[in-house]
Amino acid sequence: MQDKILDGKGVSAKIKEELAEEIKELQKKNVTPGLAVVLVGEDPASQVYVNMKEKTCNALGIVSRKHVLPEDVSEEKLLSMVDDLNNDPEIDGILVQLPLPGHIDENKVLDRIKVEKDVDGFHPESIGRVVLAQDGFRAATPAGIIELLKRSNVTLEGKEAVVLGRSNIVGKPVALLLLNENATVTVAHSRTKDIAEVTRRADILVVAVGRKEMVTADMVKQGAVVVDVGIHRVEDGLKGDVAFEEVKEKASAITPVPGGVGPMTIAMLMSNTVKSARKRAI
Ligand SMILES: NC(=O)C1=CN([C@@H]2O[C@H](COP(=O)(O)OP(=O)(O)OC[C@H]3O[C@@H](n4cnc5c(N)ncnc54)[C@H](OP(=O)(O)O)[C@@H]3O)[C@@H](O)[C@H]2O)C=CC1
Ligand SMILES: Nc1nc(=O)c2c([nH]1)NC[C@@H]1CN(c3ccc(C(=O)N[C@@H](CCC(=O)O)C(=O)O)cc3)C=[N+]21
Repeated sequence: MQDKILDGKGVSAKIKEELAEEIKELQKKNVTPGLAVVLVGEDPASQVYVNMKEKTCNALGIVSRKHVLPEDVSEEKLLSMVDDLNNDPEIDGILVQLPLPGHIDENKVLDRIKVEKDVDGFHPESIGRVVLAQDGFRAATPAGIIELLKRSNVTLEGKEAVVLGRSNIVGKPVALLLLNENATVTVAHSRTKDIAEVTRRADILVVAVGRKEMVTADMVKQGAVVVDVGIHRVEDGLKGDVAFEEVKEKASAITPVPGGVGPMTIAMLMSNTVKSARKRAI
C-alpha cells in the first residue's frame, strides 16, 4: 500500500514543484500570484509561521506582502487594512494570522475578507461551500490532510474515520472533507464520554486536540492510519498530539511531527493562492 511514515515534507515538495511550473505559465500571461499576510502582535510562534510562508512564496515566485500591526491595533484599523487588500488588484490571497489579540473579534475580521481572496478558507461562505461540497477555498490544514492521504494511496471511501477535536480551523472542516470523500465520520471532543472506545473504532484517526502526546497506543486500532495535526514546542524539538513512538508500532501508517501535516498546510495555502490567481489569467 504505502510507506508507514506518511511523508508530508516530500509530498509538499512535489506539490510546490507542480505549483512553480504553473506559476511560470501564469507569468507568461503577465500574472504573478500575490499573497498578503497580516500579522498582529509579536507572538514568536506566529512570527515563525509567517516567515515560513514568506520564504515559500519567494521560492515559488509568488509575491508575498507582509503587514505587521502592533498588538494594540484597533479592530477598525485591521478591518480597514483588510478592505485595502480586498481592493488591491495585485493581491490574490489574504491571510490574517490567527490567533488575534482578545480585543479583536476574529469572526468579524474573517468575514470581511473577500471570499474570492479567502485562501485560508475561514470565511463563512467558504465553509458553507465545504458543507455543500461546492467548489471554493478549502482551509489549508484540512485540505493538506486529505491531499497527503490521497497521494499516499490511502483509501477513504467506506472507512471509519474518527476526528479527535472540533475546532473551526481543523477538526470540523476535516470531518466534512472526510465525509465528502465518503468516509463514515465520527467527531470526538472534550465532552465525549469514552474517548478511547471511540478512537479505537477508527480506520483513519485524525488527531487535532492540542494536547501533547495525548493519543497513546491503547487508543488506536491495529492497522489504523493515524494523522497527527498537533504541534508542541519542547526543548529538543517538536512533538505532536500523538505518542509517535508507541503508536507507530500499531498503525499501518502515521504522520510524523515535524514533517507531516505542517508542510502540507503551507503547500495548500500556496495552492489556494495560485488557484485564485488563475482566475485573473483568463
Ligand atoms: N500542522 C498544522 O498545520 C496545524 C497545527 N495545529 C495544531 O493542532 C492542534 C489543534 O489545533 P486547533 O484545532 O486549533 O485546537 P483548538 O484548541 O482550537 O481545539 C482543540 C479541540 O480538541 C478538543 N479537546 C481538547 N482537549 C481534549 C481532550 N482532553 N479530550 C478530547 N478532546 C479534547 C477540544 O474540545 P472542545 O471543543 O470540547 O473544547 C477542541 O475541539 C494544536 O496543537 C495546534 O497547534 C493547528 C493548525 C494547523
Ligand atoms: N490564518 C491562519 N492560517 C493558518 O494556516 C494558521 C494560522 N492562522 N495560525 C497558526 C496555524 C498553525 N499553522 C501551521 C503551519 C505550518 C506548520 C509547519 O510547517 N510545521 C512544520 C514545522 C515548522 C517548525 O519547525 O516550527 C512541520 O510540522 O514539519 C505548522 C503549523 C498554520 N496556522
